Amino acid sequence: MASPKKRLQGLVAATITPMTEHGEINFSVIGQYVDYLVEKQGVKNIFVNGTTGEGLSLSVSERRQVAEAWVTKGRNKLDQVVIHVGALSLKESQELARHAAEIGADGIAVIAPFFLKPWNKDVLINFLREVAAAAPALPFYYYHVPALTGVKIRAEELLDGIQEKIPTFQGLKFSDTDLLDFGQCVDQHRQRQFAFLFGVDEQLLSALVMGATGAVGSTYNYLGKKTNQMLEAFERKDFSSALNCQFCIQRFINFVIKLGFGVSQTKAIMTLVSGIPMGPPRLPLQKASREFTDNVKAKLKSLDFLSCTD
Ligand SMILES: CC(=O)N[C@H](C=O)[C@@H](O)[C@H](O)[C@H](O)CO
Ligand SMILES: CC(=O)C(=O)O
Repeated sequence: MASPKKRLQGLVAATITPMTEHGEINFSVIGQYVDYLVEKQGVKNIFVNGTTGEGLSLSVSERRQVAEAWVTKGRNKLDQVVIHVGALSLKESQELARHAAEIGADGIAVIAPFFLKPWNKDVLINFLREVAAAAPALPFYYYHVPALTGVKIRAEELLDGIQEKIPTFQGLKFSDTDLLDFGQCVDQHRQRQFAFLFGVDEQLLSALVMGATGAVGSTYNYLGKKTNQMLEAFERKDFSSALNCQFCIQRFINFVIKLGFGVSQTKAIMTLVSGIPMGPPRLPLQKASREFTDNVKAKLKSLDFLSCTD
């Protein structure tokens, strides 16, 4: 059984993997990065080696080293460190799951294999179960991201009876805009202590209404503080302030989406906002353009984003 650790809640930053200009992992800034999240953004949970961390573009050895660096640097500072261990090879995924347990991570997450795909719920569960079983003491999260994996099995369907198959199942990271599916996941499992983590940052407020218990996202690296204000307003039922916060966040995200937004751009924005060099992404991604960075710089200034207080 998974340890009855306190439920993962609140904001979870999907960490970027910092790289040098030569494309190697820049471990030297991870300590600073932890401090920045905790002190400047009020974010105390992280999700490592996911989409934003270019987890699937790293070698297994790199993934192990990155996981270890975050766990080590986060010790006594972060609440929870969840490691994404999904891979196309079940063996690799199991190796990473075992490794996450060895280094003392707080949980593991897995996406659906996306090249040779599971064609129905039972097959996907079989794969997830084998990974989860490699780390029987760690909470297990399913990372639902159909737009990227191409695996469209609805989360609601997947969750039906999942705890009988995967006893360590502890929650869902839901990166999709289908709020019917998300709402039904919450509705059908309310009595269980699952974490329902929403992954579309620009729509988080709607998911909170639908019962989200937390959120995992790329923008919490630099909009954590603002998003925490929204969570607090929601908590005290001040919905008009919460909406103001969400709109403020949407204005920024909408702006960058129109310029072309992805992991490369996240790296550039985080470098700008935090002052910590995130470096370029790894191929097949390409570095964000100078024009993008200049535009974002101007926008941040005009939104007065970092000091936006409503
Ligand atoms: C596909 C993807 O990377 N989604 C991220 C996490 O789930 C989000 O944090 C988005 O980056 C964010 O919602 C902006 O669209
Ligand atoms: C956003 C997110 O959760 C990820 O980067 O995996």
